[in-house]
Amino acid sequence: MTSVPADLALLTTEEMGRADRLTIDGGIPGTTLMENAGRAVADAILARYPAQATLVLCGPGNNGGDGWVVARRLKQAGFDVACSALAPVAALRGDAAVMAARWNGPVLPFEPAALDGRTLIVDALFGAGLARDLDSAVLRMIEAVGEGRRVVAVDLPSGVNGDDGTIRGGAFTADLSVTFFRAKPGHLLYPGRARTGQLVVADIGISPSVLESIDPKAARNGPALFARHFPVLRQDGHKYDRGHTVTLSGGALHTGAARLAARAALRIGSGLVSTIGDAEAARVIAAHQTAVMVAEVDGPAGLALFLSDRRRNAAVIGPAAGVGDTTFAHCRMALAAGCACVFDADALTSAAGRADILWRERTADLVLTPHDGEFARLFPQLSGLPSRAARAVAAAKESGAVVVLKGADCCIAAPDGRIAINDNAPPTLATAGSGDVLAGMIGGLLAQHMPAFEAAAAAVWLHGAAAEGFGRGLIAEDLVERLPIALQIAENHLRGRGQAG
Ligand SMILES: NC(=O)C1=CN([C@@H]2O[C@H](COP(=O)(O)OP(=O)(O)OC[C@H]3O[C@@H](n4cnc5c(N)ncnc54)[C@H](O)[C@@H]3O)[C@@H](O)[C@H]2O)[C@@H](O)CC1
Ligand SMILES: Nc1ncnc2c1ncn2[C@@H]1O[C@H](COP(=O)(O)OP(=O)(O)O)[C@@H](O)[C@H]1O
Ligand SMILES: [K+]
Repeated sequence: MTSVPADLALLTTEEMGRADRLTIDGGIPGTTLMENAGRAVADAILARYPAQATLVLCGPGNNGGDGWVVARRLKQAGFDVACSALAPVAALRGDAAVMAARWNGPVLPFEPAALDGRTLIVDALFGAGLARDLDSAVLRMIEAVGEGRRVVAVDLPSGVNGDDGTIRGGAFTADLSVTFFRAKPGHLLYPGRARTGQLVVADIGISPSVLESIDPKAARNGPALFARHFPVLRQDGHKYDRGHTVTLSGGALHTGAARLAARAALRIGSGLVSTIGDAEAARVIAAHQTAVMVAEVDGPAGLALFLSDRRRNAAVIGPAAGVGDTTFAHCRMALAAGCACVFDADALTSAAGRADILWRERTADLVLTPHDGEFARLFPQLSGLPSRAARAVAAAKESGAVVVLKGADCCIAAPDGRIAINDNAPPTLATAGSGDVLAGMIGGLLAQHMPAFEAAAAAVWLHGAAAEGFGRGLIAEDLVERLPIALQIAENHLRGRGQAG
């Protein structure tokens, strides 16, 4: 068993190097892997684009080695192909030298003039071995390629750091990237994701069994990541089996966020849901809610009393709660009550500068759902880390909580180092209240006893699935009403893979 499902694993460049070495040590020659890699790229091109004048840019390492194979295969398929090598061909070593020697077409100087008349560019300059910023010769080539030509990247667009999606000085913008065995975090994390284009993951003969010893910690988020832990509906079950989620409202003029979270918790399957607030807020909430229960709860002491009923086993605190000592005290009371907690929005801002108190007082599962601004306030000392993924993992380790760093490439990190990177969320999710819905969904899954990392991953994926296909005009309320569709999509997804139930 690996820490993350083998199918969804994402490999760092170092882990991918280990996968290659284990395979070669197991008896498959490096040249076979390289042939398979180059053929996979050529096949992906042949499946998509008509024959056209093509330039393959070959780098000094094995990424370049793949490039020579792509050139040969495309030429065999009838393309007019030339190569352009960054390093002298005579200086190539190992498998790359073998493949360069098998190329019997033109090799042009590495200059923008090589692009003349060529409409398809294969970028085989650097992949997993990118070790420093691109130099000026490569940057000039990227600029000369411009936007009028189609770029296909071998493994990664050169310049994208495979480990974290950062850009080293500059990078190609590919229409298509063909990577091997498993994708890398840099394919899914921005800005690398925007440079990757369509991503194809090709089988080149590396056995998934190598993952056992590599034990990757990163995964692409998807139903297979959380299916095993998703709440099962028992035929003879009743609502009390499915937990009771409590969402805490702001004042009378700020009840909407907690109401959205509550309805999302109910839709995701929490057996009971209550929205609570002070006397004035409770009356506003009562005018809106039907299936969601309402209770008047005054201040931190009232919250402590309300949560002392252990059947109320999950709390969502923060959406439109107001920033300050009262919200911070509400967080502490919820932790003290021992229920699973989601701290979102104002709860996170209220904890800035004193969050260590919460980390010390955490007794049960805790999920934090900051966007970048809230994250910077809560974890200022981590802002220097190079990527959102690295920041999320460091914050989870520091807090002992599961951290959902929201955004287009939402990162879900666990204190044990696991991280899921989400890629199904459309930009229509950037709308007021969509974060409140997400917090409620996580709360509703925690109430149903789902472990925190899987609950957060499931909620993020279902949130994306609920928005997908709706198009413009999506508002947070729509997300809640589309949750049954999203749940159905997840179920179909698993059934298609033979993993239902
Ligand atoms: N046997 C294997 O290990 C396999 C590797 N494969 C390919 O091999 C690639 C990795 O190969 P390598 O580890 O040789 O690494 P790369 O070919 O990605 O790059 C390493 C080379 O580029 C140079 N370099 C790095 N950054 C540079 C920069 N900014 N400017 C100028 N030069 C720079 C290094 O000095 C080294 O010569 C993968 O991305 C994949 O395309 C595939 O062929 C599958 C099998
Ligand atoms: N460009 C985007 N693409 C996909 N998802 C996004 C994008 N921008 C934001 N999101 C998602 O939308 C939600 C917004 O949450 P948040 O910032 O808390 O908004 P609010 O406070 O208005 O509810 C998060 O789940 C986030 O991951
Ligand atoms: K490349």
